[in-house]
Amino acid sequence: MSHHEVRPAELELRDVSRTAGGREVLSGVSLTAAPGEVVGVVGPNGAGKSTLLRTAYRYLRPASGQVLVDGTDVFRMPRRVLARRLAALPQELPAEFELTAYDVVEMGRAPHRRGLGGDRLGDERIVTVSLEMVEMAELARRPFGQLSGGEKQRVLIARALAQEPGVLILDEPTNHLDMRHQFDVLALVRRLGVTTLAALHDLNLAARFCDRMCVLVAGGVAAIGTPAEVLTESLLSEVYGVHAEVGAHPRTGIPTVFFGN
Ligand SMILES: Nc1ncnc2c1ncn2[C@@H]1O[C@H](COP(=O)(O)OP(=O)(O)OP(=O)(O)O)[C@@H](O)[C@H]1O
Repeated sequence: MSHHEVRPAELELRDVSRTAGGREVLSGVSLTAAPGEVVGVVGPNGAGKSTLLRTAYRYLRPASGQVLVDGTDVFRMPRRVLARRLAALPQELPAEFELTAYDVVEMGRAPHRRGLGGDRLGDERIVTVSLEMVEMAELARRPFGQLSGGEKQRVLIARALAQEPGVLILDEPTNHLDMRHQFDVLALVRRLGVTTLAALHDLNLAARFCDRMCVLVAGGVAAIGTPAEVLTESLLSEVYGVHAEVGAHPRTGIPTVFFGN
């Protein structure tokens, strides 16, 4: 289906804690994503979702605990070796004003390049296919800085895909995306079969695309399980302080939140 080589890895966060500004923002979070599993991280603003993801892609070092990819501590892996197994979509859009969309996606091939030359044609094909996957091939030559928020987001997703990772860490991947692209990007991630940890705010999208959802509250795991296990009216009321009904989607039967406030 895709031209991407996918060898999904196991991602394990083991008792991860992290302090910021003199406060514990993650306290003993443990979470394992099996190879090929899509795990959504949800929870209120400030719960620690981005902090958790940043430790998972080795941008932040946990105060204690470990992040393991296929059983190896990411802090013991050379950066380049990790970049061949794990790719991330950070929350902030970088300002790459000089580079074209194509150039940005090509950066994803850097960890795979060996010495001079390398497999240029193979790299070009993967970059092109990655752009096609997010429907950005037509805008490949446009300067990244001139793209709309949603177009930039899709280019950065393509860059992560071009890395051919075993694990994808996505911090609010549907940010800036319209309804159809939100759906398409998550459907693409599902189809690829890459182990995925994604912070999502939209509970209905999370329920539709995640195997399991992890609910973070004040830096700790409040609940973890399948969408049906996690999305209950009492949890929504406790965690978000909203009154909402949970029903089943009329066609798919997937749990769906109806806000009632
Ligand atoms: N460098 C820092 N210094 C002080 N506090 C910080 C720092 N970084 C993060 N925090 C705090 O840690 C908590 C968790 O932040 P984080 O960005 O991980 O939350 P989040 O769940 O991703 O939130 P959102 O849904 O709003 O994106 C917040 O209360 C935030 O203010």
